[in-house]
Amino acid sequence: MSAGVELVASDKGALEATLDRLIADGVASGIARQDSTLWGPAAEEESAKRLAWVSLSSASRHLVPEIMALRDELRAQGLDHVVLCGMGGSSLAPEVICEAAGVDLDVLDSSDPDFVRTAIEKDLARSVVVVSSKSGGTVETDSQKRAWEKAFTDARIDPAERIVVVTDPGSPLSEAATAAGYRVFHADPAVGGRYSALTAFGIVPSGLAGADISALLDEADAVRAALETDTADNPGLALGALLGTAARVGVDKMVLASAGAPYAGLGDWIEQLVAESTGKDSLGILPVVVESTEAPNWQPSTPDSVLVAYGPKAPVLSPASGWGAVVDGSLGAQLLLWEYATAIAGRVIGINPFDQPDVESAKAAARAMLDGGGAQPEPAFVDGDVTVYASPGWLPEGTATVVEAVEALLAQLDPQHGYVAVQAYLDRHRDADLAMVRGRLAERTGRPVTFGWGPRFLHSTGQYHKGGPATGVYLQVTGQPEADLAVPDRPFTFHEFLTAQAVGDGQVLADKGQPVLRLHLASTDDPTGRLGEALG
Ligand SMILES: O=P(O)(O)OC[C@H]1O[C@H](O)[C@H](O)[C@@H](O)[C@@H]1O
Repeated sequence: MSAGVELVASDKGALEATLDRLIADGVASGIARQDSTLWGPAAEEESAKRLAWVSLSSASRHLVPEIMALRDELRAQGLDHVVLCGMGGSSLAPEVICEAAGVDLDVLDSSDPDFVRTAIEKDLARSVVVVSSKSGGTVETDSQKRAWEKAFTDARIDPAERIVVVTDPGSPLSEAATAAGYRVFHADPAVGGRYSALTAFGIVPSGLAGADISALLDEADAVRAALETDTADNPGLALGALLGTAARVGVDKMVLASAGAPYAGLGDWIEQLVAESTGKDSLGILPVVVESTEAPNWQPSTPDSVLVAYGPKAPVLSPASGWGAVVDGSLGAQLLLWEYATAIAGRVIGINPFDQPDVESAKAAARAMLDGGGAQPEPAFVDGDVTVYASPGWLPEGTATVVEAVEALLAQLDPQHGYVAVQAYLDRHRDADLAMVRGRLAERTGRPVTFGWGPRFLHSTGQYHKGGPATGVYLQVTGQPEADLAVPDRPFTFHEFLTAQAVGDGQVLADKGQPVLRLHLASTDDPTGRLGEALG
């Protein structure tokens, strides 16, 4: 076996009772047999078409020679700069697979015009672009594809020589790509997006970028037998039991840190898997990805947190709540282990881990905004070059500065269960420093603080924020780009789309009664410095 889990639980009796029940019910072996009844009758229809991930370590093998041959062909033509256009489950796994392999993959998972333009202008002559979308209907991915097609055509390069598509058979993207003469890889439709790491979605971009995808499948294969066994030493069963049991007693935040893992970005992949799988029906586990096991929220932690470290340098676990885990193993093993653990935690919590019922609401609100049907928000006030918007009902009258508005938002935090979500709709490379406000706000509030880049997080923690427990307060940051960019043959620009996404998501959260504050910067020059006083 090449993955291990060490656990601490303040209520050992409850954890053991959960484990005993899962073993008696044959849950691990049932998942391996793709038994769709394990999550109750309401989840059965969805589960029946979402469980093929259990055997991908063998089922995806046939793709490897074709991917390797394409990589060699592209390299022979000098095409060695691999870009991936895709959101959520279509980009988070290849991002961490390439990080672990030490190979470059340029992940374009944004509708920020500066971010998109920079990716296109970086090295057009050597770029090969993988466009990945399971549904084939995600607007970000479609917009990025259009921008690349235009850039190639303008440079007199045939897009069919440069664009590779990964999608489900029969999707609108599959049809359009086939008609355009693009190379198309089909993924297994019986695997949901966030469980698709070992399908074509994970291994096509990673393999083209130079990762050893055959070794990755071997790593997952090596842990498979252990994960399929109904015993207490099954690491997936143990981790799922711990997370599910803790959530049931109100310890429902999972603070995640790398402990010397050569794939620190695994936290972002786990974040999507756990948040989107469990955050629904006002229940769920909130993943809080932190910078290290020394960062605020880990030290000090809060009583409603399970501390989880992944990687070989196991810290001594002494969480305030007494719940924690250290997960070690190769990357391929961790991917499969976490999929089992999440599906098992879902059963313990009592939700369907394979749907995402609240993601669509933000998309619909953004569409309405772009169509001119959504109400345009009125600013609460302007402070210097920051325009401030607030959802109704919580901002005290007379608030006139950004500092006061942030203070008022944080005053809304529930001291026992609350969390802060910072959501930055900016260029995550150029503005990377802004992420440091997470730690500062965690220190200041003593509560869990998440940081997400929009629209990336909408396809990850977005489901939890709208479908999970209503305990969050939301701080959105938007800005005026250096230059806007048209989305070819669409009636909106990238900046209009990005703004509609922020406003639409904020509106859905506000409609649920959650406090939302949006700080809109007149320029994106040094957002960290300019918001420093308010957020520090
Ligand atoms: O792969 P796509 O169909 O483009 O979907 C990308 C993402 O879209 C939505 O946000 C889903 O909730 C995610 O689970 C999915 O990963």
